[in-house]
Amino acid sequence: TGSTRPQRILRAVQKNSTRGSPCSVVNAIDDYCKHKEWAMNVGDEKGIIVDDVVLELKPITVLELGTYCAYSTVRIANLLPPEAKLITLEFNAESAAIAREIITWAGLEEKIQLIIGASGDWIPRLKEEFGIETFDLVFLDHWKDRYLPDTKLLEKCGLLKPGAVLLADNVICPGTPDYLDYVRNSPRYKSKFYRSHLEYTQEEDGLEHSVFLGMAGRGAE
Ligand SMILES: O=C(NC/C=C/[C@H]1O[C@@H](n2ccc(=O)cc2)[C@H](O)[C@@H]1O)c1cc([N+](=O)[O-])cc(O)c1O
Ligand SMILES: [Mg+2]
Repeated sequence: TGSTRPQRILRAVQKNSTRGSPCSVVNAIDDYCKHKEWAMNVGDEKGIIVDDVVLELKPITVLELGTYCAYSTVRIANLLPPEAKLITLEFNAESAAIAREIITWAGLEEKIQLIIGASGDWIPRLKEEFGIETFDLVFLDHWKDRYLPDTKLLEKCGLLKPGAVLLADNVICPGTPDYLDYVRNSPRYKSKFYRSHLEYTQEEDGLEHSVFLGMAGRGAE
């Protein structure tokens, strides 16, 4: 019974990063996944685009769908204003346990609420159970066939206000065609594509940045 990939990533973090230093945690994971073992983190190349979006938007409430090993969780939370909060949903209990360790190692447990469960079950409960009004930023990086249904669910639950940003990973590889079609053609969104590469590879990939304009689709004229 060998170790799992998330366990090996945690070990690399504990070995090659400094407690309380989110940057060193991010660098340790990138080094491990670049030189030792690929893993589905958003990675350093797309990560710079994520950083720029966060620094520009200065979101106060962030939702991440798909924690995995908390690479993007730590990367994003590290750049948030002091009073900001990030909620991250993880379906797999083993990944969540590793993610929790990495979040704590990075010293970001105050900013991050990790919830174990399915996005479809939890999104309708966030207002009630966590006193969330709306999200300023949603980072989609979970199962690719859930991006579209979860976006529609966020709309239906009134969790997006005009100006909210959806930032979606992997819109080219593995690809999220139904989601892309929706955000690029719906009057409810102003969408743009940030071309990049699949983490730690030369494969084409990119992030879709979609600004919610409101349900009437009028939003900012
Ligand atoms: O498949 C990919 N991501 C799926 C991620 C899924 C993660 O989201 C969680 N979740 C959390 C909540 C849910 O409701 C459902 C799942 C799952 O438990 C898992 O931890 C992927 C694949 C490649 N790739 O090159 O093949 C590259 C990437 O960057 C990727 O993100
Ligand atoms: Mg991804």
